[in-house]
Amino acid sequence: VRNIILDSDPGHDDAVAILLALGNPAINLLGVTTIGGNQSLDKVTYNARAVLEKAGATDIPVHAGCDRPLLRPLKVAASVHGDTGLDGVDLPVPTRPLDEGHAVNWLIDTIMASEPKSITLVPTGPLTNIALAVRMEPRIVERVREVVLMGGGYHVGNSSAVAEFNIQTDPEAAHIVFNESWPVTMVGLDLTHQALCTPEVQRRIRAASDNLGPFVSGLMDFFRKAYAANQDFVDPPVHDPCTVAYLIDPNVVRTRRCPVDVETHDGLTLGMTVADLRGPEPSAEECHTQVATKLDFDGFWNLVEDAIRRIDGTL
Ligand SMILES: Nc1ccc([C@@H]2N[C@H](CO)[C@@H](O)[C@H]2O)cc1
Ligand SMILES: [Ca+2]
Repeated sequence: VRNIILDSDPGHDDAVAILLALGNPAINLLGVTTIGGNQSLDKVTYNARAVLEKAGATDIPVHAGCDRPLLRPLKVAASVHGDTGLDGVDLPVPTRPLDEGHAVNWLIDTIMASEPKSITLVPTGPLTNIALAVRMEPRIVERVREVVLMGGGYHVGNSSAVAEFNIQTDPEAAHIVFNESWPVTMVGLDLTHQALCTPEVQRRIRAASDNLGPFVSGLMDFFRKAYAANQDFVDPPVHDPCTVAYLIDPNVVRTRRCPVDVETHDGLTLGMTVADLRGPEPSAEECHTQVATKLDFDGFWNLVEDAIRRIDGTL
């Protein structure tokens, strides 16, 4: 079983990542930490708690993290996630109080108290919390098993022609995370734009159960409209759960090892993740970063449907 911490900014696809983590027996979700990104910190933190409530997972701790990037102002993605950050569904009122203490302190304490290499970090939002944790306690770098993050892209951008939202929101934090020695798997837009929620997929998800099936379908209805209006997609790409799917079954996501670094200079390429795909693929000893390239579409959506059924008891 893979112990993970989800650092997220729910967000429609972050919500699906939380459900996939809850519903698959290969994953043990130790906790959720939140970061300002898709919407303000308060909104994404409420959303994380509400999604866990909806899934009956009130045993999972939620700690709020940073409300803005290290240096830059926060620009939320309200056009895609709506004013609440999770528009399109009715959310249950969370019964579990927000857990005390800053997410960065909880991340450090949890990692330092764990067996070495027993925890995997899964960031699906801007990387501010992770960067601060590394600067406060550098020893987490060798203690964490690996970092599998949704962000970046080697040939694709969304917040600009060449940059992805999570990275471009806090490029300095991303630069820190990519340049520490821990293993980093970048699940970027090249991969996640393959994870489209087609009408056929949405029908399967909706029919999977009576609680989460319609809930996720409602999220996808909003996401589809927002993506069609703002990014000219026919079907919305569901980015964040691709990280969890890779941890459940590495065969669902093909990867290529290569050097990756982040552009932090202002201008045309700010926030770009530059992957050097030239030449032969380096070994893990030579290179600590890899990028996700090819998704097994059916395998991915089968995992999502399976998780929904398992949580709602309709497997
Ligand atoms: N247009 C848009 C902006 C931000 C996101 C969020 N950022 C990442 C994709 O860029 C995902 O983590 C998702 O939650 C998705 C779409
Ligand atoms: Ca996200």
